Amino acid sequence: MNSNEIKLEQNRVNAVVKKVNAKIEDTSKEYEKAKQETKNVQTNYSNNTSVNYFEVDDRIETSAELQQQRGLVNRVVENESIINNQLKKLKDLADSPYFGRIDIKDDDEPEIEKLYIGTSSFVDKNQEFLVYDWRAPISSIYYNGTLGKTSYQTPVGNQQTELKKKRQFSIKAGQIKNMFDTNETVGDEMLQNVLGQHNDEKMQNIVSTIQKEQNDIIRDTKSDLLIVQGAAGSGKTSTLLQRIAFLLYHSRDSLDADQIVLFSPNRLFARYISDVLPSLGERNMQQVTFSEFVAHRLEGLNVETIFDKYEISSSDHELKNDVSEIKGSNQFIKAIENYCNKIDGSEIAFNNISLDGEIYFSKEHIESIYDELPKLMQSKDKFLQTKNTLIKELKKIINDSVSKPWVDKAIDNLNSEQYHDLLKDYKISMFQDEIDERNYIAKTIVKNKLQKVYDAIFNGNFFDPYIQYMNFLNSLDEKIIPNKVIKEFSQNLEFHKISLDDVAPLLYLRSILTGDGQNQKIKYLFVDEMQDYSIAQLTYIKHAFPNAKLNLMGDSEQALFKNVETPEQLLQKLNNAFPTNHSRLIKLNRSYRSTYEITNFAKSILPKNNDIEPFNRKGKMPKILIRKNENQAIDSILKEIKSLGNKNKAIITKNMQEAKYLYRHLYNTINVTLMSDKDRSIPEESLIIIPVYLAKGLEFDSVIAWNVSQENYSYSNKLLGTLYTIITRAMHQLTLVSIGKVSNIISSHENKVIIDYKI
Ligand SMILES: Nc1ncnc2c1ncn2[C@@H]1O[C@H](COP(=O)(O)OP(=O)(O)OP(=O)(O)O)[C@@H](O)[C@H]1O
Repeated sequence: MNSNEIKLEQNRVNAVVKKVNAKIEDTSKEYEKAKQETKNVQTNYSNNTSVNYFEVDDRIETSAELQQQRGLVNRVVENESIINNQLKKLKDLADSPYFGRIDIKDDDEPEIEKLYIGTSSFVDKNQEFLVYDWRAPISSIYYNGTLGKTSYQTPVGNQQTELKKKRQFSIKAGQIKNMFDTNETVGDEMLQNVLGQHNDEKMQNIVSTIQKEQNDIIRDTKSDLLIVQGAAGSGKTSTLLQRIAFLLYHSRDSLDADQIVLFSPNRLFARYISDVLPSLGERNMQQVTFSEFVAHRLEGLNVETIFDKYEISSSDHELKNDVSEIKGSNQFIKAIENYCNKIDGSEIAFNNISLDGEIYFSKEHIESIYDELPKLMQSKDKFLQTKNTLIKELKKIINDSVSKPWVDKAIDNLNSEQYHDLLKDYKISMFQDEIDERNYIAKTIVKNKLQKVYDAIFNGNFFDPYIQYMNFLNSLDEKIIPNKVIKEFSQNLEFHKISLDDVAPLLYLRSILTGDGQNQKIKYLFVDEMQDYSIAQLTYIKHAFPNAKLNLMGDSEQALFKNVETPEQLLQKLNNAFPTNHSRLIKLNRSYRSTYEITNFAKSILPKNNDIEPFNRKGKMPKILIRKNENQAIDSILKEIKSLGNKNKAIITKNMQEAKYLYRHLYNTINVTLMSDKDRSIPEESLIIIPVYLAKGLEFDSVIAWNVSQENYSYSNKLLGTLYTIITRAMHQLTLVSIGKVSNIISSHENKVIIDYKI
């Protein structure tokens, strides 16, 4: 690039930054004003809340006024946060106003137009776009188009144009550090720069280097079901987050961050990705782990977590997964649907509704209400109608009880304070006469007593989903679900426990029958690491958010403690389970996280014919340290760690048991932290020890894989995904330690590693 061209571009950067800085100044003043206004309104609000609360009669007025005040507080706080966000965006722009330029010429325009693309748009006082947001329709040319004729989607259809030039910039603190023209979608040179850097402990946005196939995923607005199968480190999570930012921009008026839910593998991961959307000026979506999601719906039960399950699976030498596989399968889900469609009232596990030993509604009575409803009505509608009828009947019971002697007695025993409390917001003057007043008090007493009965009806406690699920299991062929499995379920329940395998089928059954637990508001549902979910779990999640478009991202080859499927097998299974009109499947084969050497080694341990393409970033060869016993292995790890410096590094183990063992042997000698599923963040500047299931989705500058021996990783196919996941967490350096003979998953690929053999 000639120096004159660089000078011209730098001049433009200077001019834009100047205008951005001027806008920052104006916006800062606006922000100060907004802050002051919030303060004033809040002071006013707190002064007002302290008045009138002792005068019972004034309560109603006070609460209406308070609501109005609260609304005002919310509005000024929101206004302040909008301006604060604008300010943040502007500050980012002042540092680095854009990363790309496209020169385009439309057929009907005589002039070539130069457009600059950045993380958000910037318009000057004359309404001229000095920077276009990366998500604007026209910006897609930057990511998709090669020079020549091209097109882009606009709200009114496809627009043709000609791409004359594509230029990439790296700008920091208002200075162009690097710039070049390219015909590639987004040139590798830029990527080399970004990927060669060290891990920041938090995921970064990738707007300036989004690749073409990633861009297809990000900008998809048509699919109801979008499945992304991508190699380790191919940018699934990054793309997912950019996609959310895109959707929020694209549907600004109709989509809110709270209408998007992401199922993430664990809390560490949730924190790890939490900076990406705010860095693009967007609010984070809701995040939840599957365990949290179901535990919330099964309150009172101790739900087995995925981590409990991994711990058992990783040390279980038989790995008896058969029942687990059945309960997670599409066939099992179909069996539940059939069962629910067929059963009538007499087969539904109704419960009596009782209080203090007295039955208010017997299960026979509830069954008769249910059975009287039209045969063709869906079960969930029958449940709703039954609930409504029971509530009506309860109201009648309340009315009839008002004149019962026990109520008279209760009124007589009230002291004046209790009496006043029962009156609540009512004023004595509101009653016609004393009888009216007494009736009101009597009704309140009865209502209070029967509140628990009302709650039981409202919460659907007249139905026992556990018995129903057990009945369903019993209805299946003993060869599919042996009796001992049902017994185990029942015994677990006695101890208030439920295994993870039963959770999704049970909740699904409960929801089909009763209509409970569906959230209609959510519009987009994202599941990261989809390979760790059974079809039953995914079906239940989809069912729980009936109006959401489903986005599944994962890698069949990173399956933990179970057989690795080929991407085709996994995709086939998903397609069978979720037939939709607008489904789309995209594969990401290019892997960006690790050096060429690490990716090549990781690729070699997978079944042949995998499509993984290592990104050509050179680094050190991975190393295997083969040692005679654990003491020698630990000594070698200590030496290795010293050579790795202070950067972000992790020892990854198969399970928590191994992680604890290592921690006990290291914590006296070096600064090391043992990570558990309770942790929310990774400490900076410390070596961590982490079991593989908590390292899902994370990445480290250097990884040490603990004990990859044949003894520890002998059930090759079932532990292949586990080992592959560990290896692919490393960005720059990978060391494997083996006590004794190396696992045969690795040993036939020893030409891809340096072997350090000390036996
Ligand atoms: N287009 C891109 N430009 C720059 N960096 C990228 C790009 N795509 C991915 N990366 C980087 O590659 C690394 C891996 O990305 P990410 O974690 O999204 O991959 P993944 O497919 O979800 O990985 P895994 O399944 O192994 O957890 C990250 O450091 C990310 O920033």
